Amino acid sequence: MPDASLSKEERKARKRHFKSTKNRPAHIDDTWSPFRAAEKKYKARYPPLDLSDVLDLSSDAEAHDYTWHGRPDAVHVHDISTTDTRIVTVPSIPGLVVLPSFLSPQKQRALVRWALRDHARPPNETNLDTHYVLPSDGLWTAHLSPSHPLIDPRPPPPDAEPTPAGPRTLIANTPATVTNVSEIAALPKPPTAPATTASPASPDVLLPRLRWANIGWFYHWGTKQYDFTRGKVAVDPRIKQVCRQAVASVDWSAVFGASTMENDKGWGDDDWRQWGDTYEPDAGIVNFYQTKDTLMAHVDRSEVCATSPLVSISIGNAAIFLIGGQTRDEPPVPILLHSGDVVMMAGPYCRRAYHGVPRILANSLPRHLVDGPCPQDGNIDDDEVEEENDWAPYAAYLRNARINVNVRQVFPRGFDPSKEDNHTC
Ligand SMILES: O=C(O)CCC(=O)C(=O)O
Ligand SMILES: [Fe+2]
Repeated sequence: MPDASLSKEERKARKRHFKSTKNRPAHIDDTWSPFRAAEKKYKARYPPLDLSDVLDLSSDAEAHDYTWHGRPDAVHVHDISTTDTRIVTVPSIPGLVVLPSFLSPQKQRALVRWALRDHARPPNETNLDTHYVLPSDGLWTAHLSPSHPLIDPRPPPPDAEPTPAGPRTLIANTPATVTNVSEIAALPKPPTAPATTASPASPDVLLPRLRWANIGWFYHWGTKQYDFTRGKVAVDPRIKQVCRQAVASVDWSAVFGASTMENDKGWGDDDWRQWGDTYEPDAGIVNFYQTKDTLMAHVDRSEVCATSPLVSISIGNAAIFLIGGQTRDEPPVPILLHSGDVVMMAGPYCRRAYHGVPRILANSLPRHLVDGPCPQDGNIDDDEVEEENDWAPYAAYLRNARINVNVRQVFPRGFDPSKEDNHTC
């Protein structure tokens, strides 16, 4: 019986839902961990999403004109804003800091240009490099080129491992520490074999398949460890600056000073008092999501410095971000992340907290990222001046996409992986 209150899309999703759950054993959901249950809930296209228990920190003034809204009081938060910056912590997850709308519309546009045009190209690695010989000036430039050059598949190198192709696979790895870093560095890190089925493809076909681009130290997906033997590409000063600004804007004693959770003890040298001056991002990833994509629960534990802030910048369509505890058995907090929001995960508890992105919300691109001139905020630096009339292809890409710039500090400041007498982080 068709339900007139549902849209055509929702009716289709309901049909798919009933078909896929028809043979599911009764009470299977009782066996899911609380994190898995939350992932399932937010990922499901049916029933229609209920965001009433999702923390939404967007203020009325910047209320988005899309239909997705959570609630500012869905989760207990603590406001530690300064006169310049809105800053919120979530006391149930010590070390989690959210800076809603930290980036101006101009800065968001600048980061999109940086991610697609300047960064997703050699010498930085992308998920597509395993399978295709991408042009040296990058996929984005090829996409804009009127000649639409075909991109050839990569022939397999002789020592490649037959690892399945696809997006990020999540495997268990050993947490990196100052004592095991040389052992981890010595692990063999063979290249992944290209897919044998790839055929020449146009940039327009490959662009929606761009899933990540590496920042800084190279990451080896097969072992989920950094490959220090490949050296490091310098982190772009624009990215460093945004991350440092975010870290320096927070009074970290307000984050950690009042913390009572047992497992956030063990600060050792209280390094957090200096983060404003010492934060030195040296690795990371740009995640490119299409609205159908998700990122499963995981912990980023390959960094030797397991306490310094991981800075995570959201641009484009909004997403539901889940962050829980040290196991999947802790129920996660759901947070609606809008374009321009910055999340920081800092300290021993939060840096080891499971987190993931079960849903990108369709049709949630803010007005300032749609085609047309960027609304000005009256406070523009020279390097943010709008590049004339170049926005249309970026807007077209973003219609179904979200970009996340995820930056970390692998080594504590002053740590040299080749020396033995390093201080610890
Ligand atoms: O997309 C996000 O918001 C989170 C990405 C993330 O957790 C990661 O890259 O490790
Ligand atoms: Fe992560």
